[in-house]
Amino acid sequence: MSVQRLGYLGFEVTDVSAWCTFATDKLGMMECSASDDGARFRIDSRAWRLNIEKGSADDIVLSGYEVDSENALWAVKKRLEEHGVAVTVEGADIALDRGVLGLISCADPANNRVEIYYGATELFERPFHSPAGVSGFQTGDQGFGHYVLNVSDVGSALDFYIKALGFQVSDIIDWKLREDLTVQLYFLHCNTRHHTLAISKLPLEKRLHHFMLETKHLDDVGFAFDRFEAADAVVATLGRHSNDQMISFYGATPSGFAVEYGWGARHVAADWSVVRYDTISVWGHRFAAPK
Ligand SMILES: Cc1cccc(O)c1O
Ligand SMILES: [Fe+2]
Repeated sequence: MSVQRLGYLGFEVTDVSAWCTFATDKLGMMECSASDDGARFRIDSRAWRLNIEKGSADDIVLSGYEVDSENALWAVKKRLEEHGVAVTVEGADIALDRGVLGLISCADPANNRVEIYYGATELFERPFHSPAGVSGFQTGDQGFGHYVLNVSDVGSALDFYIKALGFQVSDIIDWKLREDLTVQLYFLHCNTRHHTLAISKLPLEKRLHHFMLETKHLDDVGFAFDRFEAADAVVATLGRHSNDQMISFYGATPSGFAVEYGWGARHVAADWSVVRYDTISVWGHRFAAPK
């Protein structure tokens, strides 16, 4: 039994109010709770998808993966323990905070907290409305979106996410960052989303390179690009990725890692075969530091 989809992410941020403005005005997320110590945001019918808490890290501190039933949760727990991963069965207090029926937690080899849960809260009675007019985000069986983790030991991270959590490799890109530096990006899927997680050893201080939101219409990406461009916050121009063929751009977040905003990724199918690429993009995605 493997995890089914990414349910939520958690970031620790120095400037909560900047994130509340950014998440709503720039990303088009719906704020569902906010205080000086943190906030939560929605992008669909789920009670929340992004949690931010005040702190010094300005980085990812939590990923939450979903399974479809209590039996599936215990099966994932068994698989993790068979791979030597210490698992905590979280109590009712944390499950209540997350709004889920059952929750276990562990750490990946880079000490990133990973939660696995079943029974998330759906708020169909409070429909999602984007404050920035986004038509909607691609979630459902494909989960929240994707994120790219920077790790020092790629082999042990791949072992954990593939052998213990049940991800499968979609493809690998040799990304030439500079004349003297090419890095390998490993793209992993746990459902039909081309990748929910990518892993690489990057010349980066932060654990998180970027997280990605996929919209239902291309114009949502265009409108967001205009919002980021108006704020001089475009990190990489519009482009189409080589592997998942998503059309996207990258923008700066208040925490220094990037957000990728995209549309139109292709899905992995049952007969998927792994290939490699020498480039991250077919066209575009010219990276330039925000002014
Ligand atoms: C760097 C990179 C390469 C391919 C697909 C992606 O989503 C991505 O962020
Ligand atoms: Fe991405």
